[in-house]
Amino acid sequence: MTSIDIITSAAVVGSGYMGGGIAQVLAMHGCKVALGDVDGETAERARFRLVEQARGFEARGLFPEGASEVIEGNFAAAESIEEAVAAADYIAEAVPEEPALKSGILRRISAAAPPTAVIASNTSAIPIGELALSVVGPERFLGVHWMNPAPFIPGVELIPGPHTAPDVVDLAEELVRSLGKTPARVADTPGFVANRLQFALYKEAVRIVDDGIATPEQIDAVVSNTFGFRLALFGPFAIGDMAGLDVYESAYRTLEKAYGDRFSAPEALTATVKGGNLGLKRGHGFLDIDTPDQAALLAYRDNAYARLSQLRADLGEAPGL
Ligand SMILES: NC(=O)C1=CN([C@@H]2O[C@H](COP(=O)(O)OP(=O)(O)OC[C@H]3O[C@@H](n4cnc5c(N)ncnc54)[C@H](O)[C@@H]3O)[C@@H](O)[C@H]2O)C=CC1
Ligand SMILES: O=C(O)[C@@H](O)C(=O)[C@H](O)[C@@H](O)CO
Repeated sequence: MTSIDIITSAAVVGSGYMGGGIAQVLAMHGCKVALGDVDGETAERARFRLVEQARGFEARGLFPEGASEVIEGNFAAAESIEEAVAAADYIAEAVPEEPALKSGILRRISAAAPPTAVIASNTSAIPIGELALSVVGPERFLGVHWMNPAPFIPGVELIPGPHTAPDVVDLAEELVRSLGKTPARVADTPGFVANRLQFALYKEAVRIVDDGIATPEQIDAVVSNTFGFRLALFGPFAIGDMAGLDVYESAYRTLEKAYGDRFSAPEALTATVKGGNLGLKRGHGFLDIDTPDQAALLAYRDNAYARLSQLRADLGEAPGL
């Protein structure tokens, strides 16, 4: 099903870094997109910038041929937020991550939008239930958390709030999939899943710098060439099940001795290992990987890692890093 079978007109409020990318993806897939921002002049500047950027992406083969023309034809800069959302079926809110600002903008959006319009916040971490307090018709409001940069990162978190209607989540999921993205439904907790994990890692990385153990450059090199490399293809539980959970538990014992409770082994891990379940090694792990599939999974893994290494070699070093 194409995007325009699901929604025909959209609005993006906050046409900056994320909102701009979301708008490009919606427009590229055939949706009419009204760009809203602080005022009409800012929205028009955003429209111009985003069309020019799309032309560059197309010229570099990052957008399909003809995409920038489709985007230009589907974009309109609105004079106000109210004008942007007035005829929208789907509204993406992407103003700065300031709770009070978001609440005020969501109040304006939901007061001016058609009563059946779906309203989606791109918040990075604010609970949807908190933002929903400002939304007229919270049953049509949810979090749809795109990742930076929106046109090129496949994963999008879908976060229903306490009042979000199930069919609204279904529609958002169908829309995100029709846009070529990979939706994941997650619970409405601060930071959801992506940022709770991402920011836990980041805080530990800063701590390693503060402790004088490694520089930011060294940490980036280690992460991007070791477990970060693997995470491009597999999640942490698949990686752990392939590695052997007994190894994980042993490592946690060493880390706990050095760093205390914050590195104690998770109880669920200890229980799994105690039960003789080590992942692919023996029994099962956190994932139910079918035994017949294990050899095929490992063959896929090794091929994928080898191909990813080749891709990285072809891409060369990131300039400036
Ligand atoms: N930058 C990132 O890496 C990511 C950001 N996010 C989230 O997306 C949202 C937007 O972030 P960015 O795009 O980075 O911000 P940004 O600063 O690039 O864009 C914000 C846009 O909102 C507009 N704006 C500000 N006040 C406004 C108002 N009163 N009325 C209408 N428009 C207003 C600004 O003019 C700007 O165009 C935030 O909630 C952020 O946490 C989510 C994923 C990644
Ligand atoms: O990394 C991303 O794109 C998202 O998880 C985010 O929400 C950003 O990290 C944002 O929180 C800060 O850039």
